Amino acid sequence: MDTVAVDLGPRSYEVRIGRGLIGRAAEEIGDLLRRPRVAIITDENVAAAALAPLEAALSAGGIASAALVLPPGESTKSWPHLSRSVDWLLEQKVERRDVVIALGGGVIGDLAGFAASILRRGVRFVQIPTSLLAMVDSSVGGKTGINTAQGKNLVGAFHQPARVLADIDLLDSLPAREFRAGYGEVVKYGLLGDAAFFEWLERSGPNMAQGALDLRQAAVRRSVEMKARIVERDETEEGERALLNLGHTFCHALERATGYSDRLLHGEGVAIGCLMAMELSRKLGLLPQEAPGRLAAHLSAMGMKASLADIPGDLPGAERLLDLMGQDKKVVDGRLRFILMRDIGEAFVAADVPPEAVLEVLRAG
Ligand SMILES: NC(=O)c1ccc[n+]([C@@H]2O[C@H](COP(=O)([O-])OP(=O)(O)OC[C@H]3O[C@@H](n4cnc5c(N)ncnc54)[C@H](O)[C@@H]3O)[C@@H](O)[C@H]2O)c1
Ligand SMILES: O=C(O)C(=O)C[C@@H](O)[C@H](O)[C@H](O)COP(=O)(O)O
Ligand SMILES: [Zn+2]
Repeated sequence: MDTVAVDLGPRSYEVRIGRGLIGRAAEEIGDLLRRPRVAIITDENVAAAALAPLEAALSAGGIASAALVLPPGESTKSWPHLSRSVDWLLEQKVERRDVVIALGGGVIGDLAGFAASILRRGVRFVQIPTSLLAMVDSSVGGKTGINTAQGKNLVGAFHQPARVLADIDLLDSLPAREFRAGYGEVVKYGLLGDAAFFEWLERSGPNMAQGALDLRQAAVRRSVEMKARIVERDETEEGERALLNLGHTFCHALERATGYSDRLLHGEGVAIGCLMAMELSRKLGLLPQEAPGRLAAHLSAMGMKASLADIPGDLPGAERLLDLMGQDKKVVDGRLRFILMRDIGEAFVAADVPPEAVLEVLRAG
């Protein structure tokens, strides 16, 4: 097992990454519990794959559990399901010293984490990420929240988990499309801050997608290490943490434009958004000419979406997409900020990007 410590003073926690963690759940979280009961929030797909083994492991360790099983998909990250989750936690008489478990992908982690953050003004929660995306990104760092009609993640809170258990075996049941989407966030780390990791991904990505467990665990560990170090330096995104948003200004506008539907998964949008951010950087004369082609070639080798043309159905025009970006949380004084790149592994925050250059990138697709 690998352990990555996230050092945030009183909010510090461990991310434990390995095989068989679900079967040892009682031992892995027992020390956090003040009484032997937990409330689990999950979705239907994850419940089918992982809820029974988790409940059995907890029960074998003398820990009682109750579970709320929500519909799968991005539209669950919404006011109605937040309200339902909080009401259910109250019905279960979850107390301030209890622990809520988020068992699922990023949708469940963001929703259950937000519910925990507002329940009785804040109860602790444990992330048990079950998708690649959740293992490498959403379970770590404490961003929780929901989408609204106006845009992505617009209501939420910073609420750090008390522990994260990333059981690599859970990826066996993850659909291939979801694995590739999660890989979009993995590639992001190489692009934003570690060229050697990107090169390793170019060599290892296809075998990882085929199921190589050691490669999967190594990718999760490196991603979590990178995210943990950034979050430790800038927990609430005053500065450097915005680098983790590489590709997301494009991605979030596209997710909103596709109605948070399965036309475009978040991680797919991140991969497309990273390529667009690279095109934008190249267009502005900041990034070597050949760099975007290198990412495009890797995404193609991984069988991933790489352009707007790969998104099924109609999309709004470039002007409308630019307009949707206006709700991005990186906006300052009404002006967009983008994460741009000087090279693979070297991203930075740019405040003065000409909208015309963004429109050109969007028009080129
Ligand atoms: N908080 C953060 O820092 C952060 C970071 C990145 C992404 N996110 C958010 O995460 C969400 C995307 O997360 P996601 O890609 O995990 O999506 P998701 O939670 O919808 O999970 C993907 C799909 O896979 C299924 N699934 C998950 N694990 C499974 C398993 N082990 N076996 C079988 N099926 C399984 C789910 O039911 C779902 O249908 C987005 O809302 C995004 O905004 C948040
Ligand atoms: O942890 C972060 O910080 C991130 O930006 C990680 C992103 O991958 C993630 O999608 C996050 O939810 C985006 O946050 P937002 O503040 O742009 O909504
Ligand atoms: Zn993301």
